[in-house]
Amino acid sequence: MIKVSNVIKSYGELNALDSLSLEVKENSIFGLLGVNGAGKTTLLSILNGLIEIDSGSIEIFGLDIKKDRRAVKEISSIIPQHLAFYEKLTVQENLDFFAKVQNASKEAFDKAIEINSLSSILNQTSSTLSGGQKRRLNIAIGLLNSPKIIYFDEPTVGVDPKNRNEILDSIKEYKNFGITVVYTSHYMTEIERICDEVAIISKGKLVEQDLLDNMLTNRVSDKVSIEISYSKNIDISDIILKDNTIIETTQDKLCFVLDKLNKNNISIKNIRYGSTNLEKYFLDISEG
Ligand SMILES: Nc1ncnc2c1ncn2[C@@H]1O[C@H](COP(=O)(O)OP(=O)(O)OP(=O)(O)O)[C@@H](O)[C@H]1O
Repeated sequence: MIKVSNVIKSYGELNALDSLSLEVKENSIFGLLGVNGAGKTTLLSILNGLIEIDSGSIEIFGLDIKKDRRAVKEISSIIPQHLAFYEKLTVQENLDFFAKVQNASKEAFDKAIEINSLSSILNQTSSTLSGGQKRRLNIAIGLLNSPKIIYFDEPTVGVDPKNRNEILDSIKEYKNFGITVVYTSHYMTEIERICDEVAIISKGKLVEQDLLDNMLTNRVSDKVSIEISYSKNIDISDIILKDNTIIETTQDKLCFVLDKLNKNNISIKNIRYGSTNLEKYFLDISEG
């Protein structure tokens, strides 16, 4: 388990992490959500032992981040936002180089190639790879040290939907290899697709941590959205209508709205209670 307790990290006057506490379960896929500047990259860098904390404590699989920084680095890997390999080398040459630096085992080497479907492009010069293939090479390099935990810092930026899906599918597989994943992305649909649990952070503080299923289904919200068939010439002027087909209201006004629709012979296609996806949930939380 990763246990972050009351961590403070300041840059001058700014608390990038402000008494942050959260927990990541072993062998899970954990999503970290937050707007720009919330502190996600700072947290990932700290968890990887790349930067030090000012106060608080962090335990990673029984290791203390302050006392056992070297051991923490050995079991962790971070896949950065930027591409971190040599464009002029082939895929094979890049993998050989980084495998040597990290003293990778043959098993880890073969697994990195297999999981990221690189075997057919091993002899290709890295600069000529597609955006998705470059991302997969970036991820493969991160797997060479056989990490127990992998941190992904927005790994699909600039990747087309097909390749993005392939990358997400491969990340889901990591659980079968006993790897714990911490994943940050601006694309909430990605987090919704692969994560078991999600933490929302804002201004360096934890806003909420819960199982994704709970966030999507057990949300106590009085909001109701009603999808209707579009029709012209109806008097619904005091009902808020979005995109001509969605009425957003609250539960206390539901009877009034349904009555109005009935009187106007407007058919209802769907009614949704509470939050229906992570993006909406996130916005609800952010609005307070
Ligand atoms: N080395 C640094 N020196 C000064 N301020 C920093 C430094 N690194 C981060 N910050 C500040 O700390 C805050 C948190 O930054 P961080 O990069 O962790 O956020 P983030 O959630 O990863 O944002 P993004 O989604 O834009 O990458 C920001 O206000 C940022 O400007």
